[in-house]
Amino acid sequence: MFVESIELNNYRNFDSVKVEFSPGVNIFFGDNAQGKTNLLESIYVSGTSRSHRGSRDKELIRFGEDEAHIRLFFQKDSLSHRLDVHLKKNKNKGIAVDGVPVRRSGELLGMMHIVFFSPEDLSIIKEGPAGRRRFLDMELSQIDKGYLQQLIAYNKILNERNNLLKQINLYPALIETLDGWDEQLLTAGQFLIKKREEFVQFLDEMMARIHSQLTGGKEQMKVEYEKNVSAEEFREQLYSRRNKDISSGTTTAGPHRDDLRFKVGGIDIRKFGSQGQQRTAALSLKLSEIRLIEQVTGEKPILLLDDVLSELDAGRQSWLLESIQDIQTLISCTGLDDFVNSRISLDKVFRVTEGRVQEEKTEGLV
Ligand SMILES: Nc1ncnc2c1ncn2[C@@H]1O[C@H](COP(=O)(O)OP(=O)(O)OP(=O)(O)O)[C@@H](O)[C@H]1O
Repeated sequence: MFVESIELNNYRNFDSVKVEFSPGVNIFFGDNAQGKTNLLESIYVSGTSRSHRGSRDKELIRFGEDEAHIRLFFQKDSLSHRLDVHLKKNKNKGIAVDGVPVRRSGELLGMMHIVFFSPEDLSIIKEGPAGRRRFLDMELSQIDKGYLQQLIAYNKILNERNNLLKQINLYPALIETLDGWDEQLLTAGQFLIKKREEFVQFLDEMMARIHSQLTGGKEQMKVEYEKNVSAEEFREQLYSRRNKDISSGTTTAGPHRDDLRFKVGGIDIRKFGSQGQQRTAALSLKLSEIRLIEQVTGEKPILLLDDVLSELDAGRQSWLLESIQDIQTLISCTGLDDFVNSRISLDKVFRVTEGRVQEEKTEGLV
């Protein structure tokens, strides 16, 4: 699959712009704060209905305007599709695929598969568990629609349960209503745990292979699902921790406290890995993400590399560029120096300046 073109109107710092992409490698270069990330973000928003930066819809609309439009054409199974996103300042966004409105934005997931790679992703191994859980959730949501539904349900029930726990402290009779919430939390939670278990097994196999190639066979990577509680023990844990949960006003057992453990040669590199090891592992994780999506969905995802090349040393850079030659890639960078010694072909090169995107001739550029 690949993105054919995008048109933006009043999106971030773009007034009106149209870009036609190559199905291969597309480079967007320019100084800082010109709109490169904004452009990649608009593609991510089209495919997932949300910003990779977690921005709210109204922040995506150009300052001083009330609405923004994105129109994107993508090709899947040799058929071209049109995706329209209409962002409104004070109302929910409207989305349509081939002119047919999509009622819930979750329905969009699975239509396009996108992997976004930004410099922050390079810290995923060393930082807190929330980022690793987000990775799990985003991945599983892209490849399994049922997962997203259960995830939304779980988070909603968890929120309600936590509110109720706090109220029980004030009105103890409310404890009678807790069983109902617990049963719902168990159903959704057990589903998430089982799906995560299966996914991490897949991820472990894929990442072991990619990481070994990336380190020339020097490092053996293992990914483990560090679950807070197993699906089988969730019920017992939820009930046995009830008093503790009531006094703290929060739910202490469940997949909302899960994590992923990354080991090299048996050592937990989240805590004991070198910076270089942690970054290489983050790179293997992203490359595994691409291949997992491909394996599970049969579709090659679109890769958005936002300013990430300058963060990698020459060896890792060329490894990354060479291993993504079969998929459509959109790369943002400040200059073209990083490509001088690389063997990849730059199919289209665009200069981004103050919200304008200008295609440049590729001959003689690098
Ligand atoms: N809603 C908005 N309306 C208008 N301009 C906006 C809006 N949101 C962000 N901007 C502007 O977009 C610019 C940032 O663009 P972007 O993040 O795409 O930069 P970039 O080209 O990727 O630069 P860098 O290399 O620094 O990452 C900033 O000047 C910012 O003020």
